[in-house]
Amino acid sequence: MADLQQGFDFDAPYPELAHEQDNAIVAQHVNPLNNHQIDQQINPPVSWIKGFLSAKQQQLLFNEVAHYPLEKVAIEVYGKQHLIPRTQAWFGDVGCDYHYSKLHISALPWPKVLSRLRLKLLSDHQIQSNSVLVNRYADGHDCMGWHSDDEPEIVTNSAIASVTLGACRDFIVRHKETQTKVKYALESGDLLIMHPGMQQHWQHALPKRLKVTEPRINFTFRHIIPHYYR
Ligand SMILES: O=C(O)CCC(=O)C(=O)O
Ligand SMILES: [Fe+2]
Repeated sequence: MADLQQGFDFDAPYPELAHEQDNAIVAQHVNPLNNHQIDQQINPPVSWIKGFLSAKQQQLLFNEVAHYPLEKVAIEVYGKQHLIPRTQAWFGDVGCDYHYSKLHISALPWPKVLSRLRLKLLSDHQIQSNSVLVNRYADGHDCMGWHSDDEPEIVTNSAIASVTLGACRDFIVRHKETQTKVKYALESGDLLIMHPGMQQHWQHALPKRLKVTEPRINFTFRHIIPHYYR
């Protein structure tokens, strides 16, 4: 397991190349240091680190996910109950429970590989987190609608780090006022850091992609205020 401590080639260039497609700007590479300092109306405050996890690290995580108690929960939308189009699990420190559409989900203790990934985010990218939402999209029919992760229990000005495993899917972000859209084709092993300002000014979604037949798993590491709803 010393594997997660290994160095990665963060010196590889991340040129900013963007072109129009499907009404969304396609972000090909994002400079992890500078992008979020540029005009935040045009450039979402994110860093995209491709190949954050090695093939071996992805495999370790993938094997562990097979044992997670992933569930399809029901949420209320306009007074009606709907099953979410994916399965999910929530892990975190004691008191770091999850509140979502009238649901209270207690944090499960950190599994071994997931806790190592949390440490790697801290050591490599100074991402502080005490909880993580795991979403599994069985295939391209599973999805997540437009939202911002702006719950009041999230620590002000904290970053949210998103790690992807499995199938490549488009992750789309949209500016709340200008409606500018940017598309990131996230691949297995990629890390996308959503910096402060992102949830305030932008929404994000994972649209259906009916041609995708393989599962995708996503981990969003969050820093929340413990015992917020006590
Ligand atoms: O699966 C993804 O990439 C997005 C997940 C997400 O937005 C969330 O968990 O809040
Ligand atoms: Fe989100």
